[in-house]
Amino acid sequence: MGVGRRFKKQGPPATLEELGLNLKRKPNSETSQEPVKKRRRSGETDVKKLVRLDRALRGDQESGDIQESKKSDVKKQKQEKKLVNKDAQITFPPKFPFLAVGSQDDEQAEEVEEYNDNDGNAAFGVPLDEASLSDLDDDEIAQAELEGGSSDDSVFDSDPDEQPRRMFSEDEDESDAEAQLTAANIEGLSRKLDQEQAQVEAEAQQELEDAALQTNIAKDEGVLDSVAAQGLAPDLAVVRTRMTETIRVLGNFSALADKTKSRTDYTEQLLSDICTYYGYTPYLAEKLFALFTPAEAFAFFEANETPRPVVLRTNTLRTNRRTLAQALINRGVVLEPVGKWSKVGLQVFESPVPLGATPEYLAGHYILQAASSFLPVMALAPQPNERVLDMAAAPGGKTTYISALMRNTGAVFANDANRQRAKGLIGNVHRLGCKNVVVCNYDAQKAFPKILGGFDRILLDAPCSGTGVIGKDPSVKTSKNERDFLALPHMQKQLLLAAIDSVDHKSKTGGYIVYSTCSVTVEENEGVVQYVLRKRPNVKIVDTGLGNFGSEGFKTYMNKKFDDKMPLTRRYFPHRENVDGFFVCKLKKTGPTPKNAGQANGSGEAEANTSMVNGHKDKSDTDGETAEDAADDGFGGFDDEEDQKYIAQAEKKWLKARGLDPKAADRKNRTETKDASQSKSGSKKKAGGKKHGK
Ligand SMILES: C[S@@+](CC[C@H](N)C(=O)[O-])C[C@H]1O[C@@H](n2cnc3c(N)ncnc32)[C@H](O)[C@@H]1O
Repeated sequence: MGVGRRFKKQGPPATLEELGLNLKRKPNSETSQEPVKKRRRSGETDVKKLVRLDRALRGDQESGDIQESKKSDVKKQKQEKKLVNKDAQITFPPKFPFLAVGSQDDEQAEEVEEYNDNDGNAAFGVPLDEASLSDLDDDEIAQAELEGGSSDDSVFDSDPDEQPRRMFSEDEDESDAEAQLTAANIEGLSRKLDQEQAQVEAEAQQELEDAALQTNIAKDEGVLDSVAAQGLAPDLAVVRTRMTETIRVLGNFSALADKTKSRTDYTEQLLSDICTYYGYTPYLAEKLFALFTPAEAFAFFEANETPRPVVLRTNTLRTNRRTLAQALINRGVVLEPVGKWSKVGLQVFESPVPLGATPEYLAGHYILQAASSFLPVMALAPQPNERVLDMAAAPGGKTTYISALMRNTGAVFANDANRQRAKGLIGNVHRLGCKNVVVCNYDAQKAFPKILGGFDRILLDAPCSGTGVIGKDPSVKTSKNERDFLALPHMQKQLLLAAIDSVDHKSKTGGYIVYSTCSVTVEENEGVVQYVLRKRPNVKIVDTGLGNFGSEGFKTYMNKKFDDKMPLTRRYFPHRENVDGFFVCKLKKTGPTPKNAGQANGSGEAEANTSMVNGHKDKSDTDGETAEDAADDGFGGFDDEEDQKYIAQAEKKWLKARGLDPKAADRKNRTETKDASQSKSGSKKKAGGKKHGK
């Protein structure tokens, strides 16, 4: 029976104090000489008294005459009982009948059931002990005796002779056995003890091995042995030292490696230690590790342990950076410009006031925003009087920046599929004084360009795995699995195709799409861009205009070569730029989407509707990813099944060179071949490539 129902029905149960009992344990020095068995037997007797007392308190009393005669007997024994009570611990039988005994009607019986937990213990949360009873008022004890007599055995077995050993702990049993040690049984007892000892040790070892399995440190037998010997959990200092040592060896393998170990052995040990030390799942640790050299991977994981600096963006619709900085300095805030790359960012080192509640904040003079979130908007470079779409906009950090750069002119359509988040977006739009923003609440995959199209620029700050913001949200370490890294890129591709199809390639001032994520994985970044380049030959990668800040996008990955212009995309990392991990790609739409571009997801209808709703949209701009596309969404260029063998070989070589398990490629290829054949069997259309994500 749940607590909720109980409380609703009759309120919380009365405490024992409310029933007149003091639950505090009293010093028991005077009874310390009592024999153990006797004390326990007394304890049982006194539980019954407590039960009787409860009855008494409930008014279930015998006649006055009988009470009087029993009272006098009880009073004679009272002093002796008090001594016993103080030291004994009560053992409750199943379904402690504290209330049941005294309850005569059904409802009270039900109450008792509710107050007992599933194990039959009284669910008051306060352990009753013998000392409670010692605090009973004399009359209450007498009353309890009167009420219960000795006839309550059916409810609470108090016969100490029938079940004496149940009252003793195993330790006590042992002491008894030892006390009876004789020459005749010494050998048998000693053998028994040896067996028990061996069992305890075996269990301890098993526990250690289970723990080691969970933390993946079983590989280093030396450490495991020493941990086992000491009976300790893995020592993180040891794990850290071993990580740095492994990285040192991997950095100069031929000179430093133990000749009996391969690079794969070292890499596996390092990955295992990363999981143990930083708390990543093996799957994600390996995925992120593969982006860097071992030494840089270590720096990346290390940087993810701390959040990035607090940064605020000046809202130039309301103030300028110098004025804002001065106002905040006057409040004791220690800050400085975020870097030469931004004219509006201020990095905060210290603040005696909550930055989300200053008068300047409330007046919309700034917004707290991660520095890397400025970058996609800077790349988008919206111009005054343009028509701009922020496709996944909530809570509006980027929308409000776009609006400010446009000086509150033109129109910014700020869309988000999540209604609640869209409300937060509205709040920011109002606070920051953005008057050129229209907030919408659509699933962008379905709505654009079907409902609206013909934009001068579109920002797609896509929903992503968040592997760039682990410092802010460490739950990513364990919450993202293989499924996410299939589903998210699929959605990102759909959204980016929709974005491309919603831009007006004839725009006089624009025709740009910026794609960004706060993830660092290739599947969600270069992989997505490569896919849309193949599906939409009418777009090309252009320079983001972000200068040298950040790093180039990957030219190749896992033996796949990306578009020649992929290095024009920008990557940002916590350990390199001390900003959240981010990816920014700028695309220019050069013409209408060709008629033979893939069409799905009701795109024919979308095309028809769009031409009615606005005159901007390219007639042919429709698409969606088919099931075949999904199987075909690799990084491009592998059309023939006969290439599989060569691809697998190349992949193995690549993995081996990085010290990763080449067998992983076998497993993956088997799965992909199966997926691809399933998808091909469901479609007549020839695949343009093969999925080849990591
Ligand atoms: C990375 S967040 C956007 C952050 C935002 N650009 C900013 O700077 O404040 C991604 C957003 O995409 C939204 N989203 C997810 N799926 C969507 C979809 N199919 N259509 C539109 N928005 C979507 C989520 O609700 C989430 O708010």
